Amino acid sequence: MSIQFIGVTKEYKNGSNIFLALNNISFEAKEGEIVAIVGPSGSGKSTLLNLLGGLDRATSGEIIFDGLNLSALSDKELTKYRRDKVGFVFQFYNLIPNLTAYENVEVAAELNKNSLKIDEVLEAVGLLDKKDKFPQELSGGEQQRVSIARAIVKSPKLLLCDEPTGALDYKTSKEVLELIDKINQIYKTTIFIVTHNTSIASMCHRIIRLRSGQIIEIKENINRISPKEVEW
Ligand SMILES: Nc1ncnc2c1ncn2[C@@H]1O[C@H](COP(=O)(O)OP(=O)(O)OP(=O)(O)O)[C@@H](O)[C@H]1O
Repeated sequence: MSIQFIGVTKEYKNGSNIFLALNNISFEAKEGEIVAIVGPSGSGKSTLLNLLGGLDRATSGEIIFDGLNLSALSDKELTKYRRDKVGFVFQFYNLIPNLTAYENVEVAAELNKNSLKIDEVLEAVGLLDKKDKFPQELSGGEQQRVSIARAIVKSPKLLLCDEPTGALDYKTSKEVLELIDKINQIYKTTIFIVTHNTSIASMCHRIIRLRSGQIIEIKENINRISPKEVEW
């Protein structure tokens, strides 16, 4: 399995103005990789992630994931792809406030018949002892762990993280990065991380650098370091 973007363009129309958020980008990533998407604000990072996650559609070009051509899927098929194959983690956790940690993960598990056991996933993210706490009773790092548990409980092939440490302090960020690395190792999940922070890219297998909607560098990171060593 691999992920391929072939000549992908995403336009946003605003009246008669057309804005090219992604301009004819092509790349390939392999199954089981952690891929960093880096670049300045407005360079198209989230747009790329949203297209890969089936949250939005490319204007032209093809996105191939696990043998599926996302551009050719019907809306119904694209929804099924998103539900079965993709987990999302965002900067601001997006947990349901009146549900416990366990229940937040359970909601996601119920949507998929191949879900992992909720306790197993909470154990993997180190939160089994806090499973009955509500989001407001948890720290930012713990809330992000719940959101990671919620994303992986359906055993997705692809985990998409948009600025996963953006709201966290240095120490907690490192813990979350270690967790992302552990998930990659245990579940062999392919992971994309969008980040402003170029240091985070140093723990990734592949780095894609965007500027103004174009890829200016793709690098296989042969000197990849462990998240414990990431410094910024
Ligand atoms: N729905 C939309 N309508 C119009 N323009 C959009 C829309 N979504 C994004 N854009 C524009 O597309 C460009 C790329 O946005 P995108 O969110 O992908 O950038 P980014 O690299 O993720 O930025 P940031 O790091 O600030 O989150 C930006 O200039 C943005 O204003």
